[in-house]
Amino acid sequence: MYILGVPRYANTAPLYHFLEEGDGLAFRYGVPTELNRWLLEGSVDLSLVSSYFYLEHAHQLRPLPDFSVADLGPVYSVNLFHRIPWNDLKRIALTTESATSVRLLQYLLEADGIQAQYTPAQGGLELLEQYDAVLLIGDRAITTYYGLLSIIPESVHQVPNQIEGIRITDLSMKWFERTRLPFVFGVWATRRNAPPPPEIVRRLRSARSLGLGNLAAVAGTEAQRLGVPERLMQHYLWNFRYHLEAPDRLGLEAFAKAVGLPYPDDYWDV
Ligand SMILES: C=C(O[C@@H]1C=C(C(=O)O)C=C[C@H]1O)C(=O)O
Repeated sequence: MYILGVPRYANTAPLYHFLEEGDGLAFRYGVPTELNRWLLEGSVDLSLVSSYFYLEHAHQLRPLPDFSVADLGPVYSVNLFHRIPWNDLKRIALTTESATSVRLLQYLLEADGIQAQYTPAQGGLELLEQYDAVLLIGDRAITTYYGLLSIIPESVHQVPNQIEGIRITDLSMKWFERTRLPFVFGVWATRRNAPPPPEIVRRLRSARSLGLGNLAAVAGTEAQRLGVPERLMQHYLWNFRYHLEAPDRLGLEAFAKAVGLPYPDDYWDV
């Protein structure tokens, strides 16, 4: 049985909603930090992994050439929630689900000359009683953001980034302002000694094509699962870049440079 590591996040649903288990393929669900570990250990065969984790372990891992969870500008689900201004942040609580976003946050703060203390913590906005800021990703970031919004605006230009004294800093938008590049949060990789079977890659591509072609159905399911409006979910999902195209690779290369790691530019030829 070939085991695929999948985060049960709405942002990845367009890739796996139409992917069927069976016929030699099974899913194992986890948050990105679990998937990263499982892939390296060998308890999943092909998985979405945090881009930072991949860059750190590029001598052991190799990605598919055309799969990513990336975006240009806002991502809406990698959010720093804080009451005091960005420049004054000192004590920050970090989601334990992410490898990439925590490193991105550290880079962005340091680039602005801000030295903060980071503490892994589980929870939501209640952490703001003890910390200056809390970093959330994935479904939790979306539902927390939605929980603060009293109305869903007609236009994205009206989505507030401060609500009832809580500021929402979208890390991907901050990255874009600094670099004008896309940001790659995740890639799909295998271990170097275990190339991806072409038939599995074919099934992944065909599921993605169905997912993106039927985004309303995917958004409907995910909106219901998370208890958010379909309109919000649909906008959230279409905004992602799922193909690791040339601009995304430039973004990944810039991220590697920003965090002092080599960019291997080395993908499976599949
Ligand atoms: C955009 C997101 O991307 C995820 C964030 C990751 C990380 O920070 O390590 C890893 C994989 C992505 O699926 C998100 O979860 O909101």
